[in-house]
Amino acid sequence: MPPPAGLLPWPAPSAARLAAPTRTRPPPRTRVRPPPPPAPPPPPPPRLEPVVVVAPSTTTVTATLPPIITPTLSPSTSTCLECVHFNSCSGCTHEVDLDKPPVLQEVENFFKGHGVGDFTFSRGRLREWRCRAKLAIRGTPENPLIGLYQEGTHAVADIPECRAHHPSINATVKLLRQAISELNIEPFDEDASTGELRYVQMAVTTYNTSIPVAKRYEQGRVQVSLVWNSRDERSKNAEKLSLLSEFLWRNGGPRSNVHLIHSIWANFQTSTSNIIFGHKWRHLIGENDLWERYGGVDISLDPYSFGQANTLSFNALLHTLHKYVPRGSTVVDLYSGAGVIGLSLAASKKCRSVKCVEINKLSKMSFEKSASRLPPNLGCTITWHNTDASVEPVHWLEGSSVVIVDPPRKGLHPSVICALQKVALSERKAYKAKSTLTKVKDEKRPWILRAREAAVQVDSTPLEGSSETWPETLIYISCGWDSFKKDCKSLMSSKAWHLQNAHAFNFFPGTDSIEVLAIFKRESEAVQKKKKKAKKKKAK
Ligand SMILES: C[S@@+](CC[C@H](N)C(=O)[O-])C[C@H]1O[C@@H](n2cnc3c(N)ncnc32)[C@H](O)[C@@H]1O
Repeated sequence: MPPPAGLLPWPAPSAARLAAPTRTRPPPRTRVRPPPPPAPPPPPPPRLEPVVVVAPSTTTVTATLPPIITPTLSPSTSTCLECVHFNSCSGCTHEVDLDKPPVLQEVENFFKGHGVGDFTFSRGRLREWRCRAKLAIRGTPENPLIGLYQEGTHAVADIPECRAHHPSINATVKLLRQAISELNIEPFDEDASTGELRYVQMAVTTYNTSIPVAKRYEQGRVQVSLVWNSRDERSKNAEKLSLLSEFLWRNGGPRSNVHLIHSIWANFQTSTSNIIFGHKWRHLIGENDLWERYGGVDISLDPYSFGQANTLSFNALLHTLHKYVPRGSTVVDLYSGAGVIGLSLAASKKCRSVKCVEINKLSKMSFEKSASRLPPNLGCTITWHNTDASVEPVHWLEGSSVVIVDPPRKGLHPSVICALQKVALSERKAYKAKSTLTKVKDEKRPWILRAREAAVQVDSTPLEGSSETWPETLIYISCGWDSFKKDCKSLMSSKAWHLQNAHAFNFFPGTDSIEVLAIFKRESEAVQKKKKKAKKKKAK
C-alpha cells in the first residue's frame, strides 16, 4: 500500500527527504480486531503496567550501566488497546495481545532455525509508550484536526486520546487545539498550500533528577516543534507564531499549574512536497537542550536529530547490547544519529575507541553537547563523522573490533553488506594490502577527507590509526524485520558471519513491528576449515 502522502508515518521516509531523519511509526499491516468479548474487559489502570525504568540518574556519567528496575507487575494488566480511535487512525493495527506482536512467532522460529538458543523477547510498556510523535494539523481554527492520516488518504484522523502517546503528548495536543481556536490560527490546507500551522513534533523528556525515579516517566515534559508555513520568522504571519508560542508557554510552561512543556521551537517550511520539516529552525522559549538518560549517559537531543520513540524499550535494548561488547573493544557505530549508542559504550569504560558515523549533519551539535557531559579520563577516543556510511564503508570498518549497525527500516545498503562480507571472508593479507591502498588514495577521496575534517573528537588520546584490526563482532539493531531477514541471509550466505545471539523488543505495541538486536561473530578461517573438515568426515 502506498504511503499516505504528506505525513510521514507509514512507512519511514528516506533520510534524504527529511530534515531530521527519524525512525517513524511502523507500516500498517492487516488490521486485527479482537473477537467480541463475552464481557467487557475491565479498563486497565493506565499507570499500573509493568514499566522498565532506568535507575537514578545524575548529571554526572557513571562508569557502569545503571541497573534496570522492573516494578512488580500488576495482576490486572490488560493486553488490549482499548482505544477509541482504532477504527479511524492508522497508527495501530492490532487491538489485542499487545504483548505479542503477530510477527513474534516468525521471529522466534527464524532465530531458532539459525541455532540461536538464547532468544528473548521484552514486552515493555504496552500503552503510553510513544515519547515522540509527528502529527499533521488540518481542519479549521474552530475545529482543528491534530493526528495521523487515515489509511491511504490525506484525511487527518484527530487522535486526542491516543493510547500509544505519552500522556504529556495528549495533554499538550489538547492545549494546542485550544490555542489554535482561541488565536484563530489557520491549519494548513494541502490543496491550496495555505494556512499557518502544518505539523507539530512532540518529544518527551523524562529527565528530571529533582523528582523520584518512579515518577519521572509519568511527569515527562514536551519539547514542542511547530512547523510554520512561512519562509522564516520575518514573514507577515510571524506575529501569530509568537502569540501561539506565548499561549502554550503561559498555559503549559513552568508558571502554569500543569508544567507540561519543556520548550518550544519553530521550524519554517513552505514546500509543497510531503517533506515535514524545512531547513530553518528557531528556538523560541524554554530550555534550549532536551536531555534524556540513555544507556547510563546524559544525551541531548535537538529537535532535528533522530530520537527513539520508545524511550523505555530503547534503554532495555541498550542494557542488553552492552553485554556483547568485549572489554577493550574498538567500536564503529554506523548510522549513529547523535551517537547515543557509541557514547553510552564509551562511558562504560569498556572501549578503547568509539567512532560514530552519521549522514545527518545536524546531529553533530547533539553529539557535542552529550559528549561534553561525559566524565573525564575515560581512556577512550570518541569521534563523530558526518558522512554517508554506504560510501566506502570499508574505510569505517578498518581498525574496529566491533561494528554496530542501526540502519533505517529499509536495512543496510548493499555496499555495507558487501564490505562486511569481504572483511570477514578475505585473507587478512589481502585486506592489509587494501588498507595501504586506501591510505595512498585518501587525497583523491574528498568525501573521506571531508568526513575526517568535520569529525568531532572527544578525549585527548590521539586517534587510533591501526589498520590491523577488522571487526570480529557485528551488532545489528533493526526496526524492519523484512529487511533484517534479507540482510541476515546475505551476511550468512557467504559463511562470513555466524549468528550467535538475538533478542527482540516490543518497541511498537499495537503494531506488527518489532525491534531486533542480533549479534554476529566473524567466522575465522581456521574455524571455517575445521567445520569443513568435520563435515567431510561426517559425510564419509
Ligand atoms: C534508526 S536511526 C538510529 C540512530 C541511532 N542509532 C539512535 O538510536 O539514536 C538511523 C540513523 O541512520 C542515519 N542514516 C540514514 N542513512 C544513512 C547513511 N547512508 N549513512 C549514515 N547514516 C545514515 C539516519 O539519519 C538516522 O540517524
